Amino acid sequence: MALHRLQRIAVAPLSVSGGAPTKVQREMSTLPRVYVTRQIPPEGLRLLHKSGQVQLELWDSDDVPVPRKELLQRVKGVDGLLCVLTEKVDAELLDAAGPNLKVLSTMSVGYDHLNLEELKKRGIHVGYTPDVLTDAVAELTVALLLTTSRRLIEAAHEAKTGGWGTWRTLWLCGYELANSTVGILGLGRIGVAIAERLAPFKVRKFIYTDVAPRPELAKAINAEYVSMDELAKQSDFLAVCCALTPETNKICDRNLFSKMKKTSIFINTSRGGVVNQEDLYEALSTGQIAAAGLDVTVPEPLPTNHPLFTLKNCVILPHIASASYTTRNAMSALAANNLLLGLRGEPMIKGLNL
Ligand SMILES: O=CC(=O)O
Repeated sequence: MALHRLQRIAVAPLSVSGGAPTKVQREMSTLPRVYVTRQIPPEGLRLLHKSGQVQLELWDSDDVPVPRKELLQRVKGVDGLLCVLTEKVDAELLDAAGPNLKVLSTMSVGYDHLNLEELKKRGIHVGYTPDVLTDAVAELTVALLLTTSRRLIEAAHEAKTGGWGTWRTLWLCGYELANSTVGILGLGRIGVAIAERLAPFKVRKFIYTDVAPRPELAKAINAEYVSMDELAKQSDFLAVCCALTPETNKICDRNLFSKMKKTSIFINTSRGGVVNQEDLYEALSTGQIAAAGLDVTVPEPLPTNHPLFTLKNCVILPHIASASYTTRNAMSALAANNLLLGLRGEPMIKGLNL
């Protein structure tokens, strides 16, 4: 178990002699209290420090998330909370924090870990970190798509372990993007950024589905709006880019996979919850679809004995889509700025309209 990971920052040392508090201590004690649930990248921490605006408490680890029990203790009476996607922000946590809590800032674009209804009920302002991660996520999605469709993990393994015999005509063949149809499930900024990167690979056609057509976004990539059925039927590559909501929960299921081509590739860099993993396993193991690349699963981490790990045609990454130094620092800075603005009662740079 980790050492004691709570670090207090910017709190004036308490007088050990029991004397009257110093001026600094009096000032510090009137500053809003903020709890940060993770050792976030340095940009964000620097901004919080530098602001002189908050009393900061930090779960000083990136390797081990703050245990729930500890979190429930630490949030008591805080004015602001900065969290990451591993923290479930629900009624229990908000009750534990109490009525002082005015601002919640999550260092993530996804917010399915937040109970928005409970946050709204309590009048808590919520910030998140879209846009700054779009490029990194799109890049990783393209990397995962190519890794999966051209069987790079299998190929590298064969090369390293002696499977590489003579050059063979059909050995390790995969599927190419040229002349393909790429389908996007949930067209937003990230879907557009993925399509922009894939277009130079000579994709023939982009199609997408969403709750309604999104003509402005679609125009940028010349994408055609189709039904979910058509998306499944036509896509050679299907990239899932939608948010996880009650409506999209397990939306990629047996029904969808059964309509896809046997040669098609399924890629998910959104949230594991949008996929019915048992159905995906069946589709992959019976050859209903050719392969899948997943950056997200349920649960995370996916246990190493999970059946999906036994499949050669399934590439699984540990939720790293936004993991570039630049992007993670930008996310931490945006999360810090959202928090500081919210605490000052000013509009956040990226706030959710609850
Ligand atoms: O998955 C990552 C995020 O939501 O930022």
